[in-house]
Amino acid sequence: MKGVDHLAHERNKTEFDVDAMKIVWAGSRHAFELSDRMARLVASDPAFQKDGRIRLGRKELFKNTLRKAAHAWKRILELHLTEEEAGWLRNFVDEPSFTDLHWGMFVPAIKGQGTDEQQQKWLPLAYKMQIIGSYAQTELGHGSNVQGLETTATFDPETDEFVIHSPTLTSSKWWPGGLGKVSTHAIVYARLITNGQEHGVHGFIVQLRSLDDHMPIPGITIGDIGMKFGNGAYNTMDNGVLTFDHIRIPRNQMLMRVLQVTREGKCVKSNVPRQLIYGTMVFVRQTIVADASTALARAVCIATRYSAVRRQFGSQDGGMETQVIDYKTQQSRLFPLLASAYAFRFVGEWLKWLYTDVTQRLQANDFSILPEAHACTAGLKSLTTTATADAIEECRKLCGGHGYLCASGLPELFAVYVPACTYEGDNVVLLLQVARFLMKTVSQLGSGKKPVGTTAYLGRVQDLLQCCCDVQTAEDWLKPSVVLEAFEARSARMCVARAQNLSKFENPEDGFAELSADLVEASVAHCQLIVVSKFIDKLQQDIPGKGVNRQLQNLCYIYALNLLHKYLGDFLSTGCITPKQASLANDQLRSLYSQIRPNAIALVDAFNYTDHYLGSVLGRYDGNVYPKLYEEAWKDPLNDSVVPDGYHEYIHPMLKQQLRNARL
Ligand SMILES: CCCCCCCC/C=C\CCCCCCCCCCCCCCCC(=O)SCCNC(=O)CCNC(=O)[C@H](O)C(C)(C)COP(=O)(O)OP(=O)(O)OC[C@H]1O[C@@H](n2cnc3c(N)ncnc32)[C@H](O)[C@@H]1OP(=O)(O)O
Ligand SMILES: Cc1cc2nc3c(=O)[nH]c(=O)nc-3n(C[C@H](O)[C@H](O)[C@H](O)COP(=O)(O)OP(=O)(O)OC[C@H]3O[C@@H](n4cnc5c(N)ncnc54)[C@H](O)[C@@H]3O)c2cc1C
Repeated sequence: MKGVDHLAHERNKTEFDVDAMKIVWAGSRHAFELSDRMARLVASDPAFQKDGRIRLGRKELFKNTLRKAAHAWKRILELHLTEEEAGWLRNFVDEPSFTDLHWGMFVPAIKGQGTDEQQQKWLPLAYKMQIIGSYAQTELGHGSNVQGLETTATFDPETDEFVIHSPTLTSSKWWPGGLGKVSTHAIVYARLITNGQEHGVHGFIVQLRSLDDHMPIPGITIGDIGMKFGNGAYNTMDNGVLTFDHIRIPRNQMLMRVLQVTREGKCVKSNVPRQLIYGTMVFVRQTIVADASTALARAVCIATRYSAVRRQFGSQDGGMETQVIDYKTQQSRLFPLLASAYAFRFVGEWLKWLYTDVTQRLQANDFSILPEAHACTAGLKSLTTTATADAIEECRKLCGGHGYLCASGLPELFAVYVPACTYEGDNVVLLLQVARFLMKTVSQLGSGKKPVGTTAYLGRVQDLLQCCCDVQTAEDWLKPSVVLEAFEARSARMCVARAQNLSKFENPEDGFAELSADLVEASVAHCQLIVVSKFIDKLQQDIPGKGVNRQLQNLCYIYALNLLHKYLGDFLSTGCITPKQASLANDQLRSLYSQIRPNAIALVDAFNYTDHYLGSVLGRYDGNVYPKLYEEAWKDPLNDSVVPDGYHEYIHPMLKQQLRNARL
């Protein structure tokens, strides 16, 4: 049987309506139609082809990205694409570029932190791309610790200007995307100083380059920070270095929604909390969660299709060998990743809803939900990006040797994805923020403050500390209430245990530092509970399509029971389940793998990824892996000549030398 026939055969086994699942995956029929249209538009446009990208040198690669960005912008204008359509287009073009920072951070920072007047002045320029912006927060010496930034913005009342300055080497801005070679402007984060007093870190709109000849403004030193991990990958982005030598900007270029500086240099606080300065990060963390499911689904799609094409062992009589997807070990590694892709999709959808809700409340001056929004975006960003980066690498291994070839698409996907664990907040630093939120919530339980939202379960902590799971058969693990209670009890017990340990310290900050590794574990448990509970919520919705809900149920339980198996120590040590019940969960997990098996190919087809977007010979829709892999090898520049460059200088003399030695 050929690879092509394998996948056709697999698709015949499907037990559910794939088209209906495509709509569930996309979020709505509208989203499906729109994303499908944009995927095809990009795939059919030769200007967006990405073959051979990994072989380009840095300069060529970067120029190629500039060309694609300019072409994308032209198409956006020609076709009058909406912001939503442009977002999908950017996704399928699949090339990190300065436009991400312009649209993803520069524009949102002005929207979130600028006054109405500032928005009126700057947004039209940014929307038309008459200026291109970057987000310059991180410095050579400080990234996670935003309050530790060193760049200064000193108000000069004589001229009504701020003087932006980099006082030390470590205060050089370092990392901002789009800054190195493209941006004309940036939101620069700096310590505000007026009348000799410091007022914390704030954002300032600073012009960096001339709009006429692109030369840096005098007093500004600017460039790219150098090659990053992997070929192609994130090297399409010009992450930059920037220093200021007493650069002057008008007073009205400080983003003043949170704090105003008057003509006299007086600081006047608005009713908006200081944390809104961090609002752009909350927005981007939310988009990163949605992107995690996209990247994970891509790796899983490649590994699943290839696992159905690939055969090893098991042929007794010269017949066909076993498809590797039929090995239980392959299933136990692959199917939880498939389930995670769906789980992250749904939690991403929910987080988008939460973010929209928070934005509306903020506009109505209701800031009560801000800590919850911060904890959810920080925690879920950390959980989903860590899991996705690990999963891409696991998918590479699931594809054996061929997974290591760039033609599999997995090395580049890993290289481009893995910095998501660091940017927009290091994942451990973000989990520590969640831990603070959880410990605060637990400490307030005694005062009668009822936890709400994702921590509402902590309001039932007494019950959860005592509850005993009543699973008696493997099938009992297929009840949403049973699974939910096990995850709630585990998380509640871990939080309470950490809070009790913290209370033994005289100084809570010393305790927090000492117990930080344990606290991070409690944060992970809490975030996993959120993902499980949002998946269960999704199952309660009326989902049309033959067999679709059944598949989602199977995936949901695979996601939850695999976590239970992986983190068994937590579940057993907090006493919410017994070893016997854990063993039953594992039995159920194996049964679920068997149920998912005939549907696996259709479940990845439901992602609706084009071959262009997947960029993988192993993940081709038609399964025609071997002929294409063979063809691809011959495209390598090393194969341009039969005898390689360097033969006459190095190989030939060596061979002759050996010959002489042999004669001696
Ligand atoms: C070629 C193709 C072209 C195609 C072109 C197409 C055109 C396209 C058109 C349209 C498309 C649209 C595209 C959109 C694209 C979007 C994609 C975006 C991708 C972006 C890629 C990302 C790049 C990465 C960018 C960055 O990394 S920016 C830098 C990020 N930095 C960090 O994250 C730093 C991490 N540190 C912190 O966040 C904080 O300092 C801290 C660690 C959280 C807190 O530190 P600290 O303890 O010092 O806290 P304090 O400052 O003292 O504050 C304490 C209290 O504040 C609370 N807190 C903290 N943070 C927040 C917050 N964010 N929100 C609310 N509250 C917060 C904290 O809990 C404390 O509260 P308390 O009650 O305990 O006091
Ligand atoms: C590809 C990429 C693109 C980026 N784009 C931008 C951009 O556009 N704009 C921008 O401003 N920045 C950008 N950044 C910077 C990014 O936001 C920071 O790198 C990130 O916030 C992490 O900070 P750091 O590098 O200072 O790490 P560090 O904080 O130095 O982390 C180093 C180690 O210390 C640990 N650590 C740090 N603090 C603590 C703590 N309190 N407790 C326990 N452990 C701790 C971390 O877990 C980590 O293991 C980008 C970074 C990358 C990699």
